[in-house]
Amino acid sequence: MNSAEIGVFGGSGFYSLLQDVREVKVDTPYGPPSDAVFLATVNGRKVAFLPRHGRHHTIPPHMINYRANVWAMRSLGCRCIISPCAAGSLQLEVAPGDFVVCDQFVDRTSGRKDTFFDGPIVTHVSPADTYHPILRKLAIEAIRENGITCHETGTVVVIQGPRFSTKSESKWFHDAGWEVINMTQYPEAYLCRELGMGVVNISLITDYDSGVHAGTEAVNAHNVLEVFRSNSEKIKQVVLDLIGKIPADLEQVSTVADLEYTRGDGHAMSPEDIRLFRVLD
Ligand SMILES: CSC[C@H]1O[C@H](OP(=O)(O)O)[C@H](O)[C@@H]1O
Ligand SMILES: Nc1ncnc2[nH]cnc12
Repeated sequence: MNSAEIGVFGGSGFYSLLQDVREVKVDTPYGPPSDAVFLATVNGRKVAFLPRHGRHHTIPPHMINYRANVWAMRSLGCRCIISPCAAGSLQLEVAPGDFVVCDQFVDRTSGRKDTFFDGPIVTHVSPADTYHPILRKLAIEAIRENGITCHETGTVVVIQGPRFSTKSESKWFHDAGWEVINMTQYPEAYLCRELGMGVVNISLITDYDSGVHAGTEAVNAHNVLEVFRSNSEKIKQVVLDLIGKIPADLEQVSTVADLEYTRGDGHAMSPEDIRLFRVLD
C-alpha cells in the first residue's frame, strides 16, 4: 500500500533524503507532480519525499505545479509537511548558515495557481498563521539540538523569480523588517493548509540578498547552491530528527479540524461539502 504520514519537500540542493526508498508515480487532478514520490520508513514513521524542482532541478520556482505536489502528498495520506528551503537573508543578524523557522510569509508572486477552491465549494481559508505551532516548536528543538544557530521566528518574502531582487526591492523588504527571502514558500505552504495538513518551514540561509551586506553586491545561484551543499548534511539531519519528534497522533499536527468551519457564505459546511472537501479521505 502506497501511503505516508509525513511529507517532505526538498528544494534547491536537496534532491534526496531517504534510504531504501520505493519510488511511486502519483497522478493528481492538477497534473503530474515535479517528480516521483520517494517513500520510506524512518524510525517507524512512513515518510514521503518529493523534490519540488525535480530530481535534476529542471523545474524553476515559477513553473512548479504546487497544487499537484501538495495534492500528491495529501493523497498518499500525509497529515503534516516539512518544507525546507534555501533562502536569502534580509537582515544582517541573520547570517548565511543560520536556520530560520519562519512563522509568516509575504506573497510577492504573481500568476501562480494558488488555491484548490475554484468551486463548487466556496471557502476562504485563513493564512493568518499558516505555519503549525507544534511543528515549529519541534523544528526549533531539532535545530538547537544539532548545535545550529536558529532564529525562532521570521517572515519570508516570496518573490516570483526566477530573477533575484533588485537592490531597491531588497532594501524595501529589509526596511519593512522582514528577515528571509525565497521563491517557493508561496503557494506551497498555504496549499498545505487548504488541504488540512500542518506545515513547517525551515529556511537555510545561503546568502545576504543584494545590497543587504556591504560586502555582498549581487546574489547568484551558484553561490546559493554552494552554501546549501556545505550545509546539506545538517539540514537533512534536522529534518530526520524532526520526523522522529512528530507525535504519532497526527491530528495534533494537522489543521483539518480548523477548516470545517470556514465556508465563505458563513454557513457551516454541509455533510456534502465535507464529503467533497475530504475527497482525499
Ligand atoms: C538556487 S537559487 C534560487 C532558488 O533557491 C531557492 O530554492 P528552494 O526554495 O526550492 O530551496 C529559491 O526559492 C529559488 O527557487
Ligand atoms: N536571495 C535570494 N532571493 C530569493 N531566493 C533565494 N534563494 C536563496 N537565496 C535567495
